[in-house]
Amino acid sequence: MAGLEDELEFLDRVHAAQAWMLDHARMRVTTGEQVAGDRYTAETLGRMLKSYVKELAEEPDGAPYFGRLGFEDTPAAGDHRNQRYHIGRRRIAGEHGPPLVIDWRAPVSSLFYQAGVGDRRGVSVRRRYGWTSRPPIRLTGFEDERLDHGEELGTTSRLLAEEIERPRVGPMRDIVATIQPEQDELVRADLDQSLCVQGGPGTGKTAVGLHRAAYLLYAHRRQLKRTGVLVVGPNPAFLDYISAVLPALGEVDVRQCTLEDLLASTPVRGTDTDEAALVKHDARMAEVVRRALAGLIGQPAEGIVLPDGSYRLRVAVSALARELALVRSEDLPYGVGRERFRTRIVALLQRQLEYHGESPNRKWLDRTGRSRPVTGVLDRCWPRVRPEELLATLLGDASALKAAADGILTGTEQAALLWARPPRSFKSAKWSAADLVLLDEIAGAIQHPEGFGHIVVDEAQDLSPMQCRALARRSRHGSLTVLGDLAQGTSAWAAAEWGAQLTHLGKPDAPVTALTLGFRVPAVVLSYANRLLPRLKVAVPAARSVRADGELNVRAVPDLGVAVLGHVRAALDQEGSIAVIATAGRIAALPGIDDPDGRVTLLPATLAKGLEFDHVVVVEPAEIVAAEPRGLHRLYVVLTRAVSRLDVLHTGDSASDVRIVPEPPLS
Ligand SMILES: Nc1ncnc2c1ncn2[C@@H]1O[C@H](COP(=O)(O)OP(=O)(O)OP(=O)(O)O)[C@@H](O)[C@H]1O
Repeated sequence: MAGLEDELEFLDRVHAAQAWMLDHARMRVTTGEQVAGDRYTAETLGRMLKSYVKELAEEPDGAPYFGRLGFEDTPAAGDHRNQRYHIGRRRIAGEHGPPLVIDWRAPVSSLFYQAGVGDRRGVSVRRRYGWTSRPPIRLTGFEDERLDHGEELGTTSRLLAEEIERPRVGPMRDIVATIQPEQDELVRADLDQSLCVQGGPGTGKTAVGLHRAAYLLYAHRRQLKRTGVLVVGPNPAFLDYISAVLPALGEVDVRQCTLEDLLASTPVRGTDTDEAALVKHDARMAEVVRRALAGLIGQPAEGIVLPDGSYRLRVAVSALARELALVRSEDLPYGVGRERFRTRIVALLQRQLEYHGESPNRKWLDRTGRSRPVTGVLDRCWPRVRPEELLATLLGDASALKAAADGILTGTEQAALLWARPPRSFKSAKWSAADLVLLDEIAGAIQHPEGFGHIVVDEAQDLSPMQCRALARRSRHGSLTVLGDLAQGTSAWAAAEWGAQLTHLGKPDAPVTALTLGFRVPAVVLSYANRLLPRLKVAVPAARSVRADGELNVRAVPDLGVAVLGHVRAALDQEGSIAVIATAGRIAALPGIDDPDGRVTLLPATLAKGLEFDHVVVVEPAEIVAAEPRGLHRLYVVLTRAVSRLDVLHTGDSASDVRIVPEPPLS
């Protein structure tokens, strides 16, 4: 291949630069240990440098760069005139001169993803490199697009196809080498820009969200180091699957968790009836909570008399009532309001002292604020309250609930909320998952929680209005990347459209962008699953696959257990991961599978969201549909997990309505 020699020579220089960077970083660890001042600085610096060294030492396992941009010798190229840049996951700098490899997130790198024949912006050639997929990593070749000659490969790039079609082994990988232009635009949107991505299965929503987090950390490192970045995913298996992407991009300071983990103020020990859960997740509960808190505030019954040295300071009951009304009208969080009321009472007392010619200092103000007469008024008129205490009162006392909920919830809804057997104290209450969301709402209405600079929320179509509000509270001063697919909504409160969901998330103006190019599921499988779309009753554009490979087998079989074993055995002859997906009951009843290499996952349909496997065996689709109210949506999720091959096994008897999965398409 012409030019390969030059490339190999360049690669040698890159390896030398990597070795130098590693030596240099190790040296800094040693000197750091000797010179760092106090112990804290030494430890922090040491930890930072050591993890940097570790990162660098691990680097040779990955391809050091994946692309190259060549600029032409014309003014259109601006500052990059006649330059060439290699682009990689990390910047690689030698001892002297400009860096050999620039970071994929650097501003000029965006042209690698964005430049096209119609808008070249000075780029003459885009080069993509191919590497062996397993260590030792070797350069296998490259592919040029001469944009200046009108060549543009788009999704027909051979290297892109190889990357997309490679078997999935282990956790999800980054896609920096092959980010598509429409994905790149989302990844590089400004930090203050909240956005919503509606994308069919496998269109890269999760990938976009993770790369956006990495990009924002690069572009706004200082700000986000202070405020933090959070990734919220639907379940631990999903988080496990995506957990390696950000560290591989050098970003280890991102919290990745489920919403339950984020809200877990106390363990979940209780359950709800479906009716109670529906009411608890309803947006109207926010108003019930607000009213319940407001109901705690009462009028002062008497004024304050505070002995202070030779004076007796007084606040009349009417003055207290006036101050209380003023603070109430400010509509502050409950806890903040209580403190504001305290400050105003102290200010009245202070004015009296000043009237006597005294000038009270900070200490006096603090002491007075904590004095018994002042805290007495506060505790009677604006009592301190714990979220657990308030919620236990609402769920345990019909009249308290009625006072807060009448006119907001119907009698039946109130009845659904009430505990059958209230605990003796709020301390022994068994909180359900939905209660945790309510406790968070109450806590947030008392005091705003600390937020994040940016939150990426995946599978956002499944969030209830109250769950959305929990995230909205944490991004009041930050931005959101909302990812989801209305067609994959399986929760009882799944969103039917994005407008209302974004309003609950506190970002009603976030633009909604659709991704429709599927990178996971082969065309034959995706068009099969898409037959379900009209029955899912959501207005979403169908995704179209970029993959022409793949296989689909829909089989009526007499014995599911035997058939599953046969199909898994055949799948084990091929490379890649395998999942058998069925209802939890069916999974438990399947015969044991001999799988010495641990390649087979037996997965209840309810846990399949967001995951992907090379070969998927779906067992008895009709059961999956019948198992839950939004079973058809669940089936849509399940049918779209396969990267290469999908087998659908059904018994075809009257109990398993095969019309749910129509005849296989002619392939
Ligand atoms: N530009 C790309 N180049 C290569 N692979 C890509 C690209 N975009 C996405 N992929 C791959 O396609 C697969 C699906 O991506 P991802 O999981 O992000 O999709 P999703 O839209 O979140 O899917 P779902 O809604 O079904 O969970 C992943 O393996 C991902 O790495």
